[in-house]
Amino acid sequence: MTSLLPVTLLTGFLGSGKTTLINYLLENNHHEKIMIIENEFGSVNLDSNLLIPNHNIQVVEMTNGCICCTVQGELTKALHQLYAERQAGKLQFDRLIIETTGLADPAPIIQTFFIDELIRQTIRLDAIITIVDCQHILQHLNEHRVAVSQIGFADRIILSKTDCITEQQQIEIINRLQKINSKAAIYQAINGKIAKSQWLDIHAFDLDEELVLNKGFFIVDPTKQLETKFKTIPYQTLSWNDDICSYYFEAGELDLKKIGSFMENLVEKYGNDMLRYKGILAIQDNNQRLIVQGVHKIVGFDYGSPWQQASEKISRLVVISRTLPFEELNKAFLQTTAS
Ligand SMILES: Nc1nc2c(ncn2[C@@H]2O[C@H](COP(=O)(O)OP(=O)(O)OP(=O)(O)O)[C@@H](O)[C@H]2O)c(=O)[nH]1
Repeated sequence: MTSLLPVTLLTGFLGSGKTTLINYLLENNHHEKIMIIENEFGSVNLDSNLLIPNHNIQVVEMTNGCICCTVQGELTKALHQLYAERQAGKLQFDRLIIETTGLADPAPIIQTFFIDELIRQTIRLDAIITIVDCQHILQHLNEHRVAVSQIGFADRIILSKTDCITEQQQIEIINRLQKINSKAAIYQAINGKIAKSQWLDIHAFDLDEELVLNKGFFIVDPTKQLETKFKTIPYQTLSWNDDICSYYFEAGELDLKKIGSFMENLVEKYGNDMLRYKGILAIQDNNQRLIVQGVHKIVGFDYGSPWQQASEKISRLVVISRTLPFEELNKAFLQTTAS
């Protein structure tokens, strides 16, 4: 069997800079063959004409509508076909990037990777990358639910057009983004200029042990040092009119049975509203970290490396979700603490 094909889902509102980012990657990448699925809303796909011709890329266009509306059908079909042609040696490529229409809600697209059996066995969803157009993002967040949703799902956020705004505006934007999603690291790329290692193969869906809480120091300009001037997030972050925000739960050692049923209830009851969540949990009488992560109702659990010292055993869970009854849930979470 061939190795799992890494797939990156690139999202971001209309005109945010997705094609520009891909073009920069293609101009500076001569080692890998990249397959790109372009999805345009409407019957004419302009984007594939805008991509710079390069013999290392092949583009599949999907123009029969927005992939988020016909996802289980068209995207699955396209992925099956690519797999068959790769297996047959008709197509050769090392990775796949799916550029979504700027109006797409990523949820149904992400679910495709976990539902279809052949896709699960042959593809590795690497990460969801969201491009943010700094010139227009505040307006987009105020006016379009899908823009908020795109931020909520992001594993990594890349700010574009920071050359068009002031430093103060940039701080305001980052603070707002962090309130929606405190888990995604934030990078910036002017005209798509960013190293590919900063957005490809970041393994965001692995059950790994990193729980990045974006406390403001993840804005990276490749020409500057890391900066730390943004506000740190409080435990529960409510943003003014964004109904998606980050919730943070913290406790000591937990009882396995109790946390199991807490998670089950949480996902059962609120899974539809929970965009992304990840936790590293300390379980009583168990020296290994318990790692949980999910998208909506698709959850993964696994044991990770051992804790080195008893004092390290702190359980942390971050949930990016539409409004949750945080106080009630936090109380229930704390009640899972081992006695
Ligand atoms: N000043 C500036 N312009 C940028 C930057 N990134 C992208 N642009 C411009 O923004 C416009 C839209 O960029 P695209 O890359 O086409 O955006 P897109 O997300 O692919 O657009 P859609 O596919 O229509 O959703 C183009 O004119 C780009 O040149 C940036 O960092 N700074």
